[in-house]
Amino acid sequence: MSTSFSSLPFVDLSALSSSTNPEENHKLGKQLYDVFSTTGFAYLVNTPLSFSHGEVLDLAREFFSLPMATKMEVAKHAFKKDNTNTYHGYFPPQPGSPDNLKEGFEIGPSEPPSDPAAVLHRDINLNEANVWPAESAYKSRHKLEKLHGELQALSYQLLSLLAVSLGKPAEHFAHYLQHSISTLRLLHYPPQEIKTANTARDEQEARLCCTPHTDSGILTLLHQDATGGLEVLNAAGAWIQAPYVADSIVVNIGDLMARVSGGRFVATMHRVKASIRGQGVGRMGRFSVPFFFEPGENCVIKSVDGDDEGVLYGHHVRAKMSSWVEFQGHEDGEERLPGRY
Ligand SMILES: O=C(O)CCC(=O)C(=O)O
Ligand SMILES: [Fe+2]
Repeated sequence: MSTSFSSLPFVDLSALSSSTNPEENHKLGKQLYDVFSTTGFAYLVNTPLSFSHGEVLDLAREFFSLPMATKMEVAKHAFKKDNTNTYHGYFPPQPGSPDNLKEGFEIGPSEPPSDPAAVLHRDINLNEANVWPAESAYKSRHKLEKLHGELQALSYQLLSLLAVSLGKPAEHFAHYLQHSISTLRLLHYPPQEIKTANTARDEQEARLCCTPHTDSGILTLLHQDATGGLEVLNAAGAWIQAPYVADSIVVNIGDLMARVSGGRFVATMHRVKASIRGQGVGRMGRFSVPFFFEPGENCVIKSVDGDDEGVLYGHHVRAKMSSWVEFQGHEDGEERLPGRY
């Protein structure tokens, strides 16, 4: 049951790396259960990742500082018709609604899942290999692959604790790992112009760079920079700021996990306020690195209460995708070039 929280809770993950004590794990699972059934969002601190927070954000800054021509070499098919990658790769900013102004780069697991039952879909191949700029132009491929692997492992550790907190064995969600297609996404929201003076009222009306949404999947782990702007909706309808907290990762529940939990966990609405050109720490715009834990395309996702037929993850994600800006225009046959915005 979502509550009228006024800030996000903290969850200290020290026990994950320092202890195999079942009691400690049980306590941590209970704490995660509590935050996911009230705020649906939390700051994770003392995570077992080998990357510092700064190193993760530097990976995003480095990628987006590449020349546009280099980024477009790995653009998704929707934006460059000669390319065959449909799910992974670069998407450029586009004109239109605030959500379109961001640019992004997405990778899946370093070994494509090679799911024998994968659906060769006409439009989007969820199981495709990653695409990379030429090694001479881009050196951080291996770091990104390693980060993907570590975030996948951390997500599964959290899922195991949640399984126990929901009264199931720790391995209850192990089948989610089979042919998992989890996505690591680098994001850059360029700063926006505000034409009038920056009064309190303008501030309220400041444009969004990411419109209100819930995440569609299981679990999201987000590295955000110090720009600020992330806001989370509480049960009283108030937008609560979720500023950068040093060395923390923001975690939240997606729609599908809310369903898996039998409605015990909440997928909380969130949005991002745009940073203003020339102002403050956000003058370069916002950089963030969300990781979306995703099961395999043919994984059957069921409620822990066992009272539903379940849904195939691939069906779920394809249905959701039609509302994501970076997948729109897939069927219009028109190539989208970054110069057109
Ligand atoms: O960029 C952010 O901080 C939030 C991104 C987000 O909510 C998403 O990609 O689902
Ligand atoms: Fe989100």
